[in-house]
Amino acid sequence: MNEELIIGIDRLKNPSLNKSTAFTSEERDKYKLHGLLPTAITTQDTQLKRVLANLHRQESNIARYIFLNSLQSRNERLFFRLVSENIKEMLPIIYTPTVGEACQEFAHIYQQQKGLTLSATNRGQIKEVLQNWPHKDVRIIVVTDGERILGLGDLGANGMGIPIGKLSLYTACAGIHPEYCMPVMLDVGTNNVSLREDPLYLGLTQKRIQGDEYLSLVDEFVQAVQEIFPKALIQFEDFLTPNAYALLEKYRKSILCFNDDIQGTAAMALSGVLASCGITGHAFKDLRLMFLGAGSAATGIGDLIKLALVAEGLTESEAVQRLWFVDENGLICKERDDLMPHNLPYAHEQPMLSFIGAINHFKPHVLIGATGVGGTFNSKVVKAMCKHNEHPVLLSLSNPTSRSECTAQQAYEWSDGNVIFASGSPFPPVTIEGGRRFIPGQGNNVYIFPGVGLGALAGDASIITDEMFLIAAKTLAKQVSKTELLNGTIYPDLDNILDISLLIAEQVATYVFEQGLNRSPQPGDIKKVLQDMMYNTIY
Ligand SMILES: NC(=O)C1=CN([C@@H]2O[C@H](COP(=O)(O)OP(=O)(O)OC[C@H]3O[C@@H](n4cnc5c(N)ncnc54)[C@H](OP(=O)(O)O)[C@@H]3O)[C@@H](O)[C@H]2O)C=CC1
Ligand SMILES: CC(=O)C(=O)O
Ligand SMILES: [Mg+2]
Repeated sequence: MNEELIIGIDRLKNPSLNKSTAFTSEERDKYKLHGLLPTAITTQDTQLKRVLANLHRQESNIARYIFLNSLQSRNERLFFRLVSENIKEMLPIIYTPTVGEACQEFAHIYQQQKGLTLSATNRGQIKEVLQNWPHKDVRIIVVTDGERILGLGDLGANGMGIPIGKLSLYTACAGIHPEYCMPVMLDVGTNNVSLREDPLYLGLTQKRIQGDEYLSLVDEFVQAVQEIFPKALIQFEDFLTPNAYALLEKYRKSILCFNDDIQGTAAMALSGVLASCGITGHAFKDLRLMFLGAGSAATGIGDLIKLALVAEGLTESEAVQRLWFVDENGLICKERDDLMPHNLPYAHEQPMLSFIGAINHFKPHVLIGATGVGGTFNSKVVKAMCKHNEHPVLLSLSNPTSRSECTAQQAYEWSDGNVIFASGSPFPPVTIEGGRRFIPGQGNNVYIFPGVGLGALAGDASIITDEMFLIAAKTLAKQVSKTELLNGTIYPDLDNILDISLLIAEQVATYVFEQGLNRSPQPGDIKKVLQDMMYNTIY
């Protein structure tokens, strides 16, 4: 429908067209808005001040989340301007850690549908349901089935908060127009009994469907997307690790898709490791790395680091010798018979060791936590890392904050300020005994997926490859300034996230054209294509 024909109350109720009190006198004439708004005509700047002040009136993060959620439903451009101009303040509300709480409370704070719900009861009709979506040119889909929401486990249909949040970041951090974005919840039931028994729960109150029944439903969705939204990139998010790998392997070579927890996370972690070499003076190709946790996040990182080491001239088996994994049962090694397929390449010929035993045996330079279990880096762990390194690198990646392997305060205190630290969810600056102050970085895939998605979109890519994540990691690492490195920070300032995403997108799109992965003709100037695509939040 021609947007100019949307008038009166319908214009005010349309979040993408609504300017509320900023509608000018001429617009009020044209769109028949007189009487439907107060007399004063305000600027968007004044509106920004008002919403920010009202946000600050809210007394808890979940109240701030609900406030922002309502703003997004009322006035999209104001919401995205508020978020992108105050990204460091807004990220912890619309994303981790508060988005975790919002998912846990999803059914209790629900106000209005955002995103598309596809339920197991829609089998056979997924195409028709996709056609109910109000926008016809979808380019980015973030889909979850809610089974591994951050480190919070199976949250069933409540997991919808994650695709909504990730897609808000596509707009706020990479300028992708909200109409290109479609959050999807594949509601296949939940094995979380307390949710099934919650009278307010909004999903299917049955156990999860599994096996072929599950895979064929996902397949119906993926194939329907190819038909209804043929240009759309599918980002798989927060699937349980075995499904995450199974779906990625099934579709990565033929469908435009990636798994953010495996591949996006990997690029973010690799970038941090590369940047850390600028502080420690180690050569990347000489590093030894250990992981606590051996799920999709940890092995995804391992796989990309292996690729990066091979690109530095190591053989694949030499690269594997640099990567050691420990899970709840101890070291991933050949003698174990309980390993999942994605662990097998990293099972070393080595007798079983405990976590601390493995640190002391292997003496890693870098320790990466992706367990989903808070407190698993205790003082003994941090001190063991310090015994072997002047400046150990510690990435405590689990989300939300309650699941972080350690806090920033603990990491700096236990290491006497010597650790190079970043965490998946943000921690405030830390001052340790003696008055030394540290600003911990945030090691989160938000640095990667918006740029990679935008690059794939600008290049009209047919598939996403691991090389794109390697490119994204290297581009991101170069954005850390000398001053940041001197301060022990290995991720660039989040205030620069839009520029960073644009740089990543440019590199990814360039690669797409170089490799002939583009589905449309190559434009003359990629930078201009990206600039022209930028969503304008200002009215
Ligand atoms: N910062 C970021 O950008 C990202 C962070 N993450 C976070 O990573 C975490 C893990 O995600 P994912 O890999 O998908 O989850 P998984 O559940 O697949 O993996 C968790 C791994 O940790 C192991 N583990 C559990 N408890 C312990 C313990 N006490 N000691 C040692 N190992 C343990 C598990 O072993 P076992 O199987 O034996 O239980 C498993 O190998 C989540 O919290 C998620 O939020 C994920 C993506 C991005
Ligand atoms: C950040 C993210 O993707 C996760 O914790 O799952
Ligand atoms: Mg995730």
